[in-house]
Amino acid sequence: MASSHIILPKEEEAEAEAEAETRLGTVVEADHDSPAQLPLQDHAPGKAALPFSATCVRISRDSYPNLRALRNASALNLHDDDAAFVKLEEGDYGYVLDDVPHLTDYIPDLPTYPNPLQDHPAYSTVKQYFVNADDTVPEKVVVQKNSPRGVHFRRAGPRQRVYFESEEVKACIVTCGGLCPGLNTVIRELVCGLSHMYNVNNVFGIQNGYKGFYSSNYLPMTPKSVNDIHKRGGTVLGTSRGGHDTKKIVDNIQDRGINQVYIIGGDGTQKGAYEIYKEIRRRGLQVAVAGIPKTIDNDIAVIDKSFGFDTAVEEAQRAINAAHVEASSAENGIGLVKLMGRYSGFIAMYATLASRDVDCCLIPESPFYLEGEGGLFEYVDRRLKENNHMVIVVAEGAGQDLIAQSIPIADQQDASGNKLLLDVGLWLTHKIKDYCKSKKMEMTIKYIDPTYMIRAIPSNASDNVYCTLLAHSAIHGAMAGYSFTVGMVNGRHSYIPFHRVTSTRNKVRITDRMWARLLSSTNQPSFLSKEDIDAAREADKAANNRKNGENAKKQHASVLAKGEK
Ligand SMILES: Nc1ncnc2c1ncn2[C@@H]1O[C@H](COP(=O)(O)OP(=O)(O)OP(=O)(O)O)[C@@H](O)[C@H]1O
Ligand SMILES: O=P(O)(O)OC[C@H]1O[C@](O)(CO)[C@@H](O)[C@@H]1O
Ligand SMILES: [Mg+2]
Repeated sequence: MASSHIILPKEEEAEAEAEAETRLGTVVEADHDSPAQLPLQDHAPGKAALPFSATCVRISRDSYPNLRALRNASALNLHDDDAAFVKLEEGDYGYVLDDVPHLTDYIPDLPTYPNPLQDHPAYSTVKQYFVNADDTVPEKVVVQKNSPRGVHFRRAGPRQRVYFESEEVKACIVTCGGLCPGLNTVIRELVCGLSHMYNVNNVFGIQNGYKGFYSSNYLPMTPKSVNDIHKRGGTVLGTSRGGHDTKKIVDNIQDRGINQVYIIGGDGTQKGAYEIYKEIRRRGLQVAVAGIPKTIDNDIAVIDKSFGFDTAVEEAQRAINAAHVEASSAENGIGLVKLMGRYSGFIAMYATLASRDVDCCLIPESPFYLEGEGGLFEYVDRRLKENNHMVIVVAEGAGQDLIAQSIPIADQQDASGNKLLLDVGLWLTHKIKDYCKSKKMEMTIKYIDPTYMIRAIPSNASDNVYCTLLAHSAIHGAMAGYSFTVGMVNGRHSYIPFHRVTSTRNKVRITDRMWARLLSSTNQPSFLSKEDIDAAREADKAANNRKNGENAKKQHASVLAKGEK
């Protein structure tokens, strides 16, 4: 008879508490100790035993209606191509492992080697340094008494056995897309980590993004050549948009004998990494592909936050401070700051919350309007009367529909196919000036555009540590034969399947408490009617259902692939 309670084994409770503590800090390396009472195991990938002890009260899997739904659903839209690469493992109590691909999925009987870290003087003293092969990280940590254990990802970290001999490794590193603080730190730590931890000394830099795979020389990189690069902004390898030609890229990987590919970039780059992985697999090559997500927009799904984000938010404070000084030193002074954020307003939201000098924050996720009751002009009027000055922060992707109404311009795209945005800061400056003029109101407005300044700087101390850990986690995973995007999930470094980070985008939810905190800190109007709020809630619900549905389809595909149906 199925019980309705899930009882966590003691070690899991302790682990959950430790995880909660870890999350309170900024970035703390996940300790790589396995649960003390479990002997170190060395399962072959794909044969993972379930990380659950017999002390639990057993519950029938069928007692979870959503799991039944997961198994039965088949009509949902998962790209056929993706379904073939999805690896879902179902366990007790509603546990699902959304696993990453491994070399042994398509190359059987590969030899393994002891991890060289075992003999490393620095690491050999660490108690249980290797992660348990069965360790996984939950996607959601807030659960209810009767909720299923939910989706998990493979925990990042060094394995006891690796699938490459150090002297055979030929690794390459590429950076793609826009700049972000910390790129050079990740490059440095990949080169140094490969050399210092795994004695890998054949590392090459691909120049100027994806096209560099087939159009430029590969740069040999050594710990000496990258020693100081983390102190500089940008990327020493160069970067670009466009130019992703899967066939040409994989031809070059194959011809040059590269067997580990480290790809640093945003959502577009991770999509490119996934295409490269699929082609490598089609050709049956023994090559591991490790994606390291990069974007100051913080719009990559699943992960807690992307590297460089904190640095960018910190740098944005300088622009906001300047705007505040200028505004407060004038009569009816307005300081307007534009920050990056194409589709996601995280930088604007966090910079506003951190500053406390901002009176209004406009982001792409929260539509606003200018005229009439509850509009921006009315608020500007009120704020100037109350306080004599005000500061507005606007994310670059905000208000694009409004601008398009007043300046009809044909859509333009960059080389990667991203829509080129119109300058909302400049547009808003003119609109506010015109409004004040029509009201015969004396005012001064200073428009500050620090967009490139906040991403072209070196990473701060905390991002530097985060970059280091991401690079190390990527190396451990590639050496262990996995292909993945690495990222921090609920404070733990994890290996996430490519399809999970490329299928959706992380956005500010205006129905979440964080946006409410922002509204209460600025006192700005929400620009939303009750109908808008209901619509936003419905959209959130639909997005969640879609996500569950996609999981169901993947689960079904995975079961079919294993012939377990
Ligand atoms: N769907 C895709 N398939 C294959 N490659 C892609 C895809 N989308 C983008 N790319 C490639 O990925 C690289 C980077 O993409 P993009 O310019 O969109 O930046 P990004 O990685 O999203 O970073 P960011 O947006 O943070 O600047 C480009 O070389 C582009 O050609
Ligand atoms: O001008 P670039 O280099 O194309 O980059 C601009 C874009 O890059 C990002 O920083 C990251 O996607 C966006 O916020 C911005 O729109
Ligand atoms: Mg992008």
